[in-house]
Amino acid sequence: MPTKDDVIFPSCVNRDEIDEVLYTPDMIQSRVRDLGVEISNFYDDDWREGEGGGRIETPTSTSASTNIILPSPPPSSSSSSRRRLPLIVVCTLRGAVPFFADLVRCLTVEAEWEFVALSSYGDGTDSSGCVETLLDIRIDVSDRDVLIVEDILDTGHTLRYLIDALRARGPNSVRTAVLLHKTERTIGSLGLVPEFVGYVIPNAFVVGYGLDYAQRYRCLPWIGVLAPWVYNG
Ligand SMILES: O=P(O)(O)OC[C@H]1O[C@H](OP(=O)(O)OP(=O)(O)O)[C@H](O)[C@@H]1O
Ligand code: HPA
Repeated sequence: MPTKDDVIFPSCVNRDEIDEVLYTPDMIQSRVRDLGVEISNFYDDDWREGEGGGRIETPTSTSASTNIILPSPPPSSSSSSRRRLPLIVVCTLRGAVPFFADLVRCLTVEAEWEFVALSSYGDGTDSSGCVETLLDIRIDVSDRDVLIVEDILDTGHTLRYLIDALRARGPNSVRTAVLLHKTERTIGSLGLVPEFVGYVIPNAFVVGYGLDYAQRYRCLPWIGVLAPWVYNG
């Protein structure tokens, strides 16, 4: 477990505002790189399987009557072709920006970037439960593979709302990569099981690497637990 001495405090943040450091910049970069590999391998395999079953990849075919090898017809299965369109990677503004920026540079599958802005926390430390779309994606996701990139899965209200909103538009798949999962706080009845998770964290309000309290602390390159006196006054 890192200590406060393992990270640099910028002049805008006092050491006593942070109770403990959870992840240093090096730890985060290494975990994000691993996630990039895991996600890329997953989609590589998924798309390869999708192309199987003779839909696209049969190089030659045999005429039953003449036994002559004929060239296979050009791929015409629209569903197979569609599966090969780039992955749509959706960044949830604003907190996920650093994670998204680092993760997309570790992906080896072709990907398009989209951005949504959702808000439910305002300037507090608890979800209002009422999620608002402040900015929507611009692309048609029907029949496409979509990967949502979130900084944190806490109660789950935000992710449930976004997954449902995207699914309603007829994508081929919607999956989720979250850097942090506060499992103890996630509401079970929302039925959320993120496919890719960076770290499972305890029930504490965390800041840094994009995560804020009242818009502060996003710029920290590490992640730490905010001292409760900061938000309790
Ligand atoms: O699981 P939940 O309890 O819904 O919390 C998770 C959401 O809360 C934060 O967003 P916030 O509304 O604070 O907006 P921000 O990303 O602009 O900081 C965070 O970035 C997640 O999107
Ligand atoms: O622990 C948190 N920190 C910052 N933003 C958040 N949004 C949900 N949970 C958190």
